[in-house]
Amino acid sequence: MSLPSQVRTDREVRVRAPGKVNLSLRVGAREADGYHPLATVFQAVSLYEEVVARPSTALSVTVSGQHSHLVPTGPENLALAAAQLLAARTGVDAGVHLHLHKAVPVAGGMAGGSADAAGALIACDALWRTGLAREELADLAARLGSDVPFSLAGHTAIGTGRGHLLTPAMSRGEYHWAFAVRDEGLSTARVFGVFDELISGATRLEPEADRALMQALRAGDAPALGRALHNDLQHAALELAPSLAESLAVAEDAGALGVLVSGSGPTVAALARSRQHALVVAAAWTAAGVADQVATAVGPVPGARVVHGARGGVGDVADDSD
Ligand SMILES: C[C@](O)(CO)[C@H](O)COP(=O)(O)OP(=O)(O)OC[C@H]1O[C@@H](n2ccc(N)nc2=O)[C@H](O)[C@@H]1O
Ligand SMILES: Nc1ncnc2c1ncn2[C@@H]1O[C@H](COP(=O)(O)OP(=O)(O)OP(=O)(O)O)[C@@H](O)[C@H]1O
Repeated sequence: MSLPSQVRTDREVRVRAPGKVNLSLRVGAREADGYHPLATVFQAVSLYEEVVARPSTALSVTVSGQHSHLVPTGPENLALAAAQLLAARTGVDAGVHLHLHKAVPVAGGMAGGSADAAGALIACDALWRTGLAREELADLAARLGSDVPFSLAGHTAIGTGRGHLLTPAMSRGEYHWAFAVRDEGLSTARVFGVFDELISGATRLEPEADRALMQALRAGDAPALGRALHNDLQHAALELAPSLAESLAVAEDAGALGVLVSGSGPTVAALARSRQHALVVAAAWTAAGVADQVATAVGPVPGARVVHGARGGVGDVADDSD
């Protein structure tokens, strides 16, 4: 494969991309395209996927970290799909080897695959010096998956459409989370399918429903945020994985300000009073034997960005303090 002379591929680029929790996830009835209209509030949290891009003559991916054996390494891998889409969009005739180090649970409802895709877009854009604007990258991101634009954007945002149309939202302060992770993931498509059966077509989105939640975020009021957390997919996730009810109950008993299934599940997210309290909730899950793994994190944090290898490139160079 020959490289155009303007494409320099002599570097390694390292990108970090966050997982997410849907503070609120409201779901309308399935539309003709097979997708559900959403009104959601995303918060990016400090569980990070690392994406390392190195020059190569072909497109390939390797994976390490939590549950990495469950991640496909063929063309269906979302990070590879992202590299391929960027190359096609920009006419770059170059390869890349991507290495993904996973910390976001696989098929856990926290957008790990989407974070890999967003990370790969940023990494390849920097490696290949394709110099796409953020808006162009966001357009590519939306083609890869509904959650990918938010993985690029990070922080706090309202998502509409399939979840891919984003409006940044104001949020004050730092929120502390504990996560109960299951070894066995849930298929997002399946959870939406069970949602359809449960509502049998009778639902509509209520745009005003998250007023208290937005107010809590603006005020930096964690207890009020805890009371306002909401997930329309929770019943469907519980149908498929009834034992999640125990994880929810254990976190409530441990004094969580709010607790819900994250996105399409099965990860359970508990909002804690402090970093210390998040560790207490996580320890309660471990002691009760209702999680295969536990994690703690803070949010909001920035979206996918370069941490090494492309100063002056497209992605911001991350400040390691966040
Ligand atoms: C549950 C959420 O994580 C909430 O943020 C997202 O809606 C899912 O986002 P995602 O995993 O990026 O989803 P996609 O890869 O776009 O779609 C996977 C499958 O989920 C279902 N899906 C997804 C998004 C949406 N608004 N409606 C849907 O019905 C569709 O069956 C689709 O085939
Ligand atoms: N790079 C990737 N990392 C993880 N999963 C991937 C990747 N590429 C493709 N997949 C496939 O996507 C499926 C969903 O993975 P992912 O970890 O993104 O789930 P999720 O967090 O539930 O997604 P979301 O929250 O966006 O609905 C996996 O079961 C896997 O088969």
